[in-house]
Amino acid sequence: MKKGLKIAIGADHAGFEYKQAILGMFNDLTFKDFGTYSAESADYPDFAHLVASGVENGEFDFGILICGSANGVAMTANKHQGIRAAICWKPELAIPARTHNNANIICIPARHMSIDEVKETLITFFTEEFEGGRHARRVDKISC
Ligand SMILES: O=C(CO)[C@H](O)[C@H](O)[C@H](O)COP(=O)(O)O
Repeated sequence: MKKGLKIAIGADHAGFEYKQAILGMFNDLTFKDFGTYSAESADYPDFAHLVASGVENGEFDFGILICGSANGVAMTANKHQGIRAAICWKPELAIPARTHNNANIICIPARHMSIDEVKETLITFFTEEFEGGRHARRVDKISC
């Protein structure tokens, strides 16, 4: 896994516990926690927009967003220009998310993964590199 990456992280109530666990999981990454800060019911767009803005403006290398299904945070983050948010629930999906899609935010469905699966998936995401070539042509066509 690459060291020293700056990561923006956010979650709603469904992802709160896993966010806290992730914050204590990786000594080689630098995190900024955009909330939520308790398990009380919260609205996922509030955190997804903050994380996406931080990645979009270049302050962070990558983002991690967590909600129950990952759909809501991914939909929100992908409204931002320059954001490619990918839902990954196993390492096999994190590989093409990085190598083919150059994803810059990983979206984790907390209610459908164990914390061990989350850890393995994040390690893969932060290890793999964008391959460029034909994939760069396709990624360039995403924006409208
Ligand atoms: O998965 C989500 C959005 O895609 C959210 O995390 C919510 O958990 C989901 O919408 C369920 O909401 P609830 O208030 O926890 O019932």
